[in-house]
Amino acid sequence: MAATDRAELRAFDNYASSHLSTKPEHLHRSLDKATSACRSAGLPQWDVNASQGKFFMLQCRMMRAGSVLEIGTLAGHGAIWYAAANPHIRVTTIEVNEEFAAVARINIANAGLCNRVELIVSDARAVIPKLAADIQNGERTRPDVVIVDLQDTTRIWDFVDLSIGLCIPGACIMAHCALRLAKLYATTQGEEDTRGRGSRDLVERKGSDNRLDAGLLMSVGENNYDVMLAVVIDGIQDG
Ligand SMILES: C[S@@+](CC[C@H](N)C(=O)[O-])C[C@H]1O[C@@H](n2cnc3c(N)ncnc32)[C@H](O)[C@@H]1O
Repeated sequence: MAATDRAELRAFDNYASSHLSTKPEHLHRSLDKATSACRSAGLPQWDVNASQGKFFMLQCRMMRAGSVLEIGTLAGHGAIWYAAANPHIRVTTIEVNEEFAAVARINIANAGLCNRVELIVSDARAVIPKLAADIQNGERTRPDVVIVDLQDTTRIWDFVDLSIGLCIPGACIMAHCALRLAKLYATTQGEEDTRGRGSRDLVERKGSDNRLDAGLLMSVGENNYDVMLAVVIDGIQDG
């Protein structure tokens, strides 16, 4: 995408969020502070922007979610957004990188959310089976919403697949940034190969999985081309 196109899209995102994502003020103060901390610490700029964060928050609210699982915390922007969906919602967020998690922990504390946002620092592939055991033991509730937000889409299906076992029927799994459509996004042949393969794997394995129903939403904005796959775990019997 040309730099001028990107600047125009950023201006559009800023215009929209300056009208649509302004309240409550304390939420936006916390998010702005989180962004400053993220930039000062030199973290990669993979954080969700205001339009995406607001969309996820509204999704949690529409689902009347009591419990949200996020895979890929970075600096905690998403977790802060989901926690704003309602005052009782609980968020579990998993981050593999200790340096990123240290920034997220401070951002979550600054937002006053330590009692509702649990940050687990480890590889999600190791954590999810432990969450499943906690659920079995009655120590944890099943998530109604899962957000898979990983910068590397190579094995994205594995995370969606693992999450399905945790969820309530009718839960929604959103695989955000999951599908960098190879030809649109790839900058190198190697990247096209691995990302493209991961993306196709997700779409095709979902497509042949009778437990799920899914839709694909493409967007373009501040974060370049983005794609989101919303997967609903089928809780409705046919007929
Ligand atoms: C796109 S960023 C997440 C952005 C974040 N959700 C937000 O709201 O701003 C992806 C994050 O996933 C983390 N990650 C990558 N692989 C992971 C894994 N196997 N388990 C847990 N976290 C992982 C990365 O370290 C990175 O911080």
